Order: sequence, then structure tokens, then C-alpha cells
Amino acid sequence: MPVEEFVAGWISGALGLVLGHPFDTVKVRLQTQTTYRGIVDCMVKIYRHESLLGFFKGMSFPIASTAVVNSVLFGVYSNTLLVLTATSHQERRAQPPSYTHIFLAGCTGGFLQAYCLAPFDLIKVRLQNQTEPRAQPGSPPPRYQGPVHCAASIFREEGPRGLFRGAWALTLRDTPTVGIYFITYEGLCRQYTPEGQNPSSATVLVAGGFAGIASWVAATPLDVIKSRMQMDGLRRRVYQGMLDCMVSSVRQEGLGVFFRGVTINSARAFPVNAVTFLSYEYLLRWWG
Ligand SMILES: CN(C)C(=N)NCCC[C@H](N)C(=O)O
Repeated sequence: MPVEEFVAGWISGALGLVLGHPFDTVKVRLQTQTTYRGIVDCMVKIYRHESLLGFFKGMSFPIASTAVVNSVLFGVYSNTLLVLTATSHQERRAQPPSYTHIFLAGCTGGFLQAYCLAPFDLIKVRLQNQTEPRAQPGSPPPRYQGPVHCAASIFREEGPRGLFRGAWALTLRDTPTVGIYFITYEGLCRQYTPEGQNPSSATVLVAGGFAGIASWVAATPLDVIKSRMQMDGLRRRVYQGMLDCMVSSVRQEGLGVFFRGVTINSARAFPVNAVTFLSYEYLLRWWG
């Protein structure tokens, strides 16, 4: 099994993650808290109360986890295509796989990465939702003092299964939308690249950016539900399950609730995935 795809996926995912984390914090707050009037209000409040560091809350764990999550995503995608089409990454420009194969390989990568991502994503969301400024002498400490403390507290208070809270919604979110992610990327690259050649850097950046936007627009409804399920159980259980969370969210906030955070999600998705695909392609070309 070729391992370069796993390593390239890890490095490119980490680069994209650092770039996108501040947007991600604003998105998570907008999806789970009702105190903000919009993106700008949320950004101003985070900056005033928590300084620039507030935007980077909960980032250390995802950085550590990209090694697993992104390498599984890209490694499983590429190796599934290898099984389905018997072509390696280098051969795929000359013998392009069908869109059905790309979609199936993307869904497989999305499904498996969701399971690796679930506990890391839960901890990220819990930390991002802490609105206290950094611990200061005399002020009460925030509930979670860091990722390890957060993981240990969830384990203690909510049991081992608590670490997988929201995992179903995450899997349902990622399986089809990662298929959409790779189809959009490949489709745009093919559209703007002469047959048999490698796409130019500009094409990779634009195709990667739009792949991010298309997949995140499709993922947003389940992303909202996933984030709410992850915050449920912090104090008391509000939802009986995913369906209950969907129904009560729509009852209280209308259908628009499914698009909470879609603008910030898209603004984040473009640069993150442009950089991710560019570094992924170039790392594989270097090593190829
Ligand atoms: C819509 N979904 C779940 C995706 N497209 N997932 C693929 C990776 C996305 C990238 N790491 C990011 O954080 O945007």
C-alpha cells in the first residue's frame, strides 16, 4: 500500500488547519450560541473579551490529530481508487478514474476519517465554546483547562461513550460530502487542464477552494446538528438523539437553522482547501 498519500495528507491538512482555525471558532460559536448577532459581532466580541488568542482556542488537539485524520482521509481515498481502478496517483492523469469511482473512494475516506475525527472534534468544539478569557489570578478557571483536561473530564463525567458524542452526525455529515469534495476537485481540474497533463498551481488552488466550498455548503445542515449534539450533555441532556435535535432546532429557530454558519464555513473552506490540495499535489509530485 503506497504510504506517500498518507504523509502528504497529514502535512497538507495541518497547513490548511492553522489557516482556517480562527474562522472555525467563529463558525462553532455561531452554530451553538445565540448571543452573537452575526459574524462581525462574534469576531469583535471574541477579540474584546478573549484577545486574538480566543480565535485559536482548541487548536492544539486538531493539529496533533491531523496526523491521523488527514492521512486517513487522503490515504484511504487514494488507496480505494487504487483498488477500484488499479491506477496509482501518478498514473491517474493519463488514465482518469470515472466520477463514480472518485465519489465512492471519497465516501470511503470520509466515512473512515469521521471515526478518527470524532473525539478530537468533540474536544475542539467544547474548548472553542468556552467564552472565558485566559485564566487570570483570582478569576475562576474555565471548566476545561486544556485538551487533555477536557478529554479526561468528558471521560469521567460522561463515560467513554461521551467521547463519541455527535459521532453519528459527524459520520453522516462526512461520508457523502467528502465524495462531493473529491468529485468537485477532480471535475474542476479536468475542466481546466489539457488532457494527460498535471493541473497548474492556479487550477489546483481554485479547484481545491471550490471543492471546499461545495462540500461544506452540503455539510452545513448536519454540521449544525453535530455541533449541538457535541455540546449536549455539558450541563444536562437536552436532546434525545439526532432526530430530536433536528426537530427541536427547527421548531425553535425555523429552517434557517440548518444554514447557521454557512457563510463563515465557506469563507474558511476556500483558503483551507486551496492550500491543502496545493501542498498535497506538490508533495506527491516531489516524491513521485
Ligand atoms: C465537508 N467536509 C467534511 C470535507 N470536505 N471534508 C474534507 C476535508 C476538509 C478540510 N480538512 C477542511 O477542514 O475544510
